[in-house]
Amino acid sequence: MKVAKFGGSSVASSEQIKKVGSIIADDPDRKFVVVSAPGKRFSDDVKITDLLIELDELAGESKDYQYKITEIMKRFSEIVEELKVSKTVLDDIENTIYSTLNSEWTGQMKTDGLKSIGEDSSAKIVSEYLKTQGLNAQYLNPKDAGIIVSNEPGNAQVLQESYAKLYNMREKDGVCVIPGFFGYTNDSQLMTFPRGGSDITGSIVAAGVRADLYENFTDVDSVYVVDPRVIENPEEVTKLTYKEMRELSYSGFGVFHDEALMPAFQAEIPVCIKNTNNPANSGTMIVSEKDPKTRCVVGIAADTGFSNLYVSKYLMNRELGFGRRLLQILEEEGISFEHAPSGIDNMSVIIRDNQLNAEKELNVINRIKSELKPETISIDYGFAMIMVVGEGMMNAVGIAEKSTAAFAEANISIEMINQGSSEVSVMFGIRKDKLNLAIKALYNKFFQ
Ligand SMILES: Nc1ncnc2c1ncn2[C@@H]1O[C@H](COP(=O)(O)OP(=O)(O)O)[C@@H](O)[C@H]1O
Ligand SMILES: N[C@@H](CC(=O)OP(=O)(O)O)C(=O)O
Repeated sequence: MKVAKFGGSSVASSEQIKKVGSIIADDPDRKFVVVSAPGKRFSDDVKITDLLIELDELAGESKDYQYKITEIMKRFSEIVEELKVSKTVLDDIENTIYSTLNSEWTGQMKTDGLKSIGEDSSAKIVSEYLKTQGLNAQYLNPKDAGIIVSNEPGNAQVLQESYAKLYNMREKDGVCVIPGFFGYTNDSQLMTFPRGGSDITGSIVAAGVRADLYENFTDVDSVYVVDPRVIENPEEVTKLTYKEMRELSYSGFGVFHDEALMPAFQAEIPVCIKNTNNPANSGTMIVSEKDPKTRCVVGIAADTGFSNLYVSKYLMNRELGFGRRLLQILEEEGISFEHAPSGIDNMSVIIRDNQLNAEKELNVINRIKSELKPETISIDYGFAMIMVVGEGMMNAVGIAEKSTAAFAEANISIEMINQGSSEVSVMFGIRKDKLNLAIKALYNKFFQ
């Protein structure tokens, strides 16, 4: 039994959904199908999820939103008409939009309700389409499937009790099409996962039904060693471990959500990344154990949008609790951090820009000044982080040396290195304008 998840690019148009239909019909083991909302059909296109977020914003500001509903319904109408499925699906989608807008839900609950409509509608359309192709298919709502989540709007996490409920879904007849991206709390409140979270649903379903394989269908032939938008035709990765993939996903590989690894990992379900446009290609397998035949370094991931909070104070090393108090100030201001490399008399805290705003920044600086009395304090923007990832790399000689040589040869100054105790990655902090140059330099060093 397999779980097949189809991302936004795989359900973006009727043409793509027909490919999804063939892939499902080709293998009777594909019993559970998880779908995203229609994504981009071309680079400047807008994802349905983003249109729904815009609708929520307009409604929240009491602005005219009718044109946004028209835009959303136009996308769905095109798909439904071209697939020749019953138009009752369209009425259902429109009614769901209006009933959510007019519901008693407020704030983030309403936002989540609207955001979920993309995936929900997609699942209804795909299940209807599969029926027209002679398959015994049914739409399965996440509540009926048993996906129970924490009460964290836009950031939900699955609750353990979901898995036993999902196991019972094995008994269902035919192909079950489940919308990705959302679940329900124990008191029936709809909550979405973080953005890109349909991958998480797929993994939860795979773990719950004890699938033999979780197939994640997207628009590339495999996971590549670097982002293919930065390096043309990079090397494909045929196999990597859950740990490696989590590290790469968290650090910038947009192809698979980092939070989607844990459910599959815990239930020991192998994951395969495959291409809807080229399903015959074997794709990338994600497994528990490192294959000794694979390279030590499996990938280079990178991301921008980081700031460096730098604090220095002479004899910081002798001031008991300095680091803890600094991090506690951040915690109390609701700011999470990524890395915290330190020296004898200084400490840097790397923070994602989306964690900061002018007010929080001012509070943090004032509090650190008054509570920790540093000599220097600054927040420096415009950082990028690059991760060189590979399980077992800490036992291999020369990885850091090879990386730093690549930076030196490309004349890029390294602002920060963090190896930590992780056995899977080494992180380099550089100025963001040098990012693509740095990725190319590392790619050439490790993979050319
Ligand atoms: N290292 C990588 N390997 C493969 N794809 C990557 C990598 N880094 C970023 N990507 C991007 O991830 C995209 C697929 O993810 P996403 O857009 O979320 O797909 P989906 O619509 O299937 O959910 C690819 O088109 C590719 O541009
Ligand atoms: N549609 C949601 C969830 C998702 O997983 O989408 P995609 O498969 O297009 O990454 C989003 O855009 O966040």
